[in-house]
Amino acid sequence: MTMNDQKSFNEIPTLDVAPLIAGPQDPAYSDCVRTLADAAHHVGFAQLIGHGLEGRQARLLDATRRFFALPEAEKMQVYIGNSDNHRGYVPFGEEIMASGIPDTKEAFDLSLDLPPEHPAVKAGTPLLGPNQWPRLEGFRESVMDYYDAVFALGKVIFRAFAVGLGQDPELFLRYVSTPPSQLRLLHYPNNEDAVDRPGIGEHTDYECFTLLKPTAPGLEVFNTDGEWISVPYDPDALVLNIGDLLELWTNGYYVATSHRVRKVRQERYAFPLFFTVDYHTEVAPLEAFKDAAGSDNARAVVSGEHLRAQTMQSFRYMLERLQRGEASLPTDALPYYSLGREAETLEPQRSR
Ligand SMILES: O=C(O)CCC(=O)C(=O)O
Ligand SMILES: [Fe+2]
Repeated sequence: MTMNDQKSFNEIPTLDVAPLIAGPQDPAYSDCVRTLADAAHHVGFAQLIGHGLEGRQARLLDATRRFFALPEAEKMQVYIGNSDNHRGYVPFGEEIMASGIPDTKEAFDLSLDLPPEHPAVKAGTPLLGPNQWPRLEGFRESVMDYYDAVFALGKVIFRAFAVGLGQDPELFLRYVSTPPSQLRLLHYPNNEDAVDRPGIGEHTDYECFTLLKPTAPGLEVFNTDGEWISVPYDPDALVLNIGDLLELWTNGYYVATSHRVRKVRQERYAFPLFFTVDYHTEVAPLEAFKDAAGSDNARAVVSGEHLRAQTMQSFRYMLERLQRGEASLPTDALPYYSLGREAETLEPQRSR
């Protein structure tokens, strides 16, 4: 399998995923898988239409607007630093960029809502456990309804990714039982003075892939010619991109493309679901994608440890726990920010 035959790209392909949702018996399934796999290989990004999530997205946006409009003190009641499993409100300035320039955003982070008595939580698996919920009528229902639906779509996409690699369709889904796949509700407020400040600096996503619903333009992608190109805003599209783990798993065949959010004047919301696999999953290049030299096993990571290590180095409350000796970094973690196409060409700039 050759890794270096990526074409240069100047636009992001659009793909109707209805045949993927319908399943392999759909006459268009195979073509759709091919288009998806080509996009993952050459671009690392695609715009997905035909996903059917529009109604849930509208309810999610309404709930999100109401949450961020709450007084700061109320939002801080569900502060992420209160959580043992990284859930809750992320105020401005909480996320620290390697470059030192703060992102202009606040967030609410959640994932699978597992009760303390769930076996994986009882076993102490990091990043798993309950969400924190604000007292806000209908918020939890609208948010979890979207989470469940976008998670289900993620499974459909993950299966298609395996088929597109010529692998067993269930290859990746075998590792999707209670993954710490995070949904973020991001709010970039209206800011007329936002000149020369990033909304989010350049980065790759840490997980397998991301399904993102933005509410306005701003997202830019780093192409093979080293230029930043805009992802045109399509209100009907979910933006898909490959993350670090799927790049590692395919030894770079699917590429984790660097992206950023342009400085924002206009108020903007964005809802990324970072789809990943169960915490203890070992990720290393698949047999069919290994380098001839055979040095790949050295690059194996435990998926959850990679995610946790990257997160721990970018959230203020986590760094404080590290400093106080209440937490420690995973021992086999890769250095902060070492995967993804841009890592070879650009200086690291930020946390996510
Ligand atoms: O706000 C966006 O559109 C993208 C956000 C993003 O790239 C991220 O949170 O990883
Ligand atoms: Fe991202």
